[in-house]
Amino acid sequence: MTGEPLLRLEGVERTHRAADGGFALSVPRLDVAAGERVVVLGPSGSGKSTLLDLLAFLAAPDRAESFLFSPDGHSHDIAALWRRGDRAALTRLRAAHMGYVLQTGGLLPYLTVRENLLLARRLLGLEVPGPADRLAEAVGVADLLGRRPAQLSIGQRQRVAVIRALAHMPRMILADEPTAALDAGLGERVIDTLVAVSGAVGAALVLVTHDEELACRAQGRIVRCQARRGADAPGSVVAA
Ligand SMILES: Nc1ncnc2c1ncn2[C@@H]1O[C@H](COP(=O)(O)OP(=O)(O)OP(=O)(O)O)[C@@H](O)[C@H]1O
Repeated sequence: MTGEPLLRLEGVERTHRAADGGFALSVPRLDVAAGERVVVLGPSGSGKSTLLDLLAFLAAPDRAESFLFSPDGHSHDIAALWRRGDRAALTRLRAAHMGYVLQTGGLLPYLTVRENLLLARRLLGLEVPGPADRLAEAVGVADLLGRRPAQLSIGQRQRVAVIRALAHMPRMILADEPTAALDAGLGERVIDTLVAVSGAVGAALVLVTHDEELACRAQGRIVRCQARRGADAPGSVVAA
């Protein structure tokens, strides 16, 4: 092992330029330890999705003193990969070690639940089914594996989306407002599922929400996106 946290950001910034001055997100320092639960909290427009895109290597930082990802005993220099424009390496790291739970669920409509669960494993060349059946059992959707997403309730779809993000046993799960489309009761169940299942497989969880109650329920370390003081253009600072 490297002794490094799973993810380390220091002096990382990303700016959205726009005619009205745009927006700048600044991350002075953010570490995510292996298996740790982190909740990113902030109001609408405070930069939560911008932060998640940075953490998922989907968007390039404009500045990064240090940006390291250590999922496999090696420390990968994400800032250097972006500088070199090595998107293939960034995509490989993301596919192998990260699971992403989208607001909308993001299931492919023409595949069965089972095929949706197996897709990431197949794309990575891993043997199937792997833990997919066990995960489906754990969240109560084992009876629904032969159905297509349209034949599920929204809550069932969200539970499938959560375990789909885990079926290739990633080291880190990123979840962007995974309860946005759900009523309060279902939202709580999705959070409970995310916490339980990521805990069971030992994956770190980074959960983004604007909802303080759901943030408390997840019982993670709170990281806030908060407005920068005295700055000339709008922006946020990420503060643990
Ligand atoms: N491509 C872009 N170009 C210009 N500005 C952008 C772009 N994407 C986002 N922004 C701005 O950056 C700021 C942060 O957006 P972001 O989506 O990260 O916030 P958020 O906290 O996730 O919001 P929400 O909770 O509403 O999803 C907003 O002011 C937004 O208008």
